Amino acid sequence: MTEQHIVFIGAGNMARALISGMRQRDIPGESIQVHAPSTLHRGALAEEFGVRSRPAQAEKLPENSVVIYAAKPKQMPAILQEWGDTLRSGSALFVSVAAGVSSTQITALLGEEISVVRAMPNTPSQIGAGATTLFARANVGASQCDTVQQIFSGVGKVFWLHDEALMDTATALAGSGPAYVLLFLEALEDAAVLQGLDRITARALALQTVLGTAQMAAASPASPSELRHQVTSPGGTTAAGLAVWEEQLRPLAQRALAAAAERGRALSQLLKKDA
Ligand SMILES: NC(=O)C1=CN([C@@H]2O[C@H](COP(=O)(O)OP(=O)(O)OC[C@H]3O[C@@H](n4cnc5c(N)ncnc54)[C@H](OP(=O)(O)O)[C@@H]3O)[C@@H](O)[C@H]2O)C=CC1
Ligand SMILES: O=C(O)[C@@H]1CCC=N1
Repeated sequence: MTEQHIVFIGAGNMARALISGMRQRDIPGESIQVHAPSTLHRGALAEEFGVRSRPAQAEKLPENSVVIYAAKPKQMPAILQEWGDTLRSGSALFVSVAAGVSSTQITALLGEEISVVRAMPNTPSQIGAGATTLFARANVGASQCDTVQQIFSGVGKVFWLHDEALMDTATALAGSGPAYVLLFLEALEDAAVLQGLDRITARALALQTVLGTAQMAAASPASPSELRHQVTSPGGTTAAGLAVWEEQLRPLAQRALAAAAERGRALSQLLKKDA
C-alpha cells in the first residue's frame, strides 16, 4: 500500500475527505499528489496533510499510480481530454468518484479500455467512518481490485456491486446520505428548541441520540425494527411520536432516494449531450 501513488484529479470536498482519512491511516503525504487548476484547495491540502500539490494536469505519472477522479461529473469530458495521453500511455488504474458517470462513458471518453473502477464514497471517510460502494469493469484484474479495496477500506467500509446500474442507488443512499442524516439532526434540534430546550443542549442530545443508536444498531444482531420495538412501550411516548413519523417517513425516503438516483442518471445524460 505504501508503494502506491495516489493521484487526485480535484482538490474539493471529496478529495479532502479521502485524503484526511488516508493520512489518519498513515499513508504518507509524499505518496499522494493532488491536481487542481487553482492553488486554493490543493494548497490548503498540501499545507494541512503534507500531500504534493500540482497544477491541473500531469504529463507523466509515477509507477503504480491510482488516479482518483474527484472533480465534477460535468467536467469529465474536458478533463479527460487533457489527461487522455497521460492515462493511455501508462498503466494507471483509474478510479472515478463522479456521481452518475458510467464506466462505459469513461472508457468512451478516453477512447481506450484502460482499467476503470467506479467508487462512491461519502464524507465520513474523513474520520475513517466512510461507506464506499465500488464497481469494477470486467477488464480490471483481481490485484487492481485489491488495491482499490485497500484504499477505500482504509477510510471506512467497502461494498462491491456487480450491477453498475445500482451505483445510482448506492449514490442516493450512501453518497448523499450524510446530508440526509445532518438534515434530520437539524430538524430534531430545531423541534426541541421550539419546545423550549436551549440550542446547545438540543444539538448535543440529538447528536448523541443518533450516534448512540447507530452504534447500538451496528453492535447488535437484532434488526433496526426489533431494536425500535424495544424502545416503544404500548401507549407510551415513543408510540405517540412514531405514529407521526410513520405517516410520512417511508414514502419520503422512497421519494428522496428516487429523486437522488434520477439526478445521477440525469448527470450521465447531460454528459452524453456535452460529449
Ligand atoms: N461531496 C461529496 O459528498 C461527494 C462527492 N462525490 C463526487 O466527488 C466529485 C467532487 O465533488 P466535490 O468534492 O463535492 O466537488 P468540489 O466542487 O468541492 O471540488 C471540485 C474540485 O475539482 C477541481 N477541478 C476543477 N476543474 C479541474 C480540472 N480541470 N482539473 C483538475 N481539477 C479540477 C476544483 O479545483 P479548484 O480547487 O481549483 O476549484 C476542485 O478542487 C464529484 O464528481 C462528486 O459527484 C462523490 C461522493 C460524495
Ligand atoms: O451531491 C452530489 O452530487 C455528490 C454525489 C454524492 C454526494 N455528493
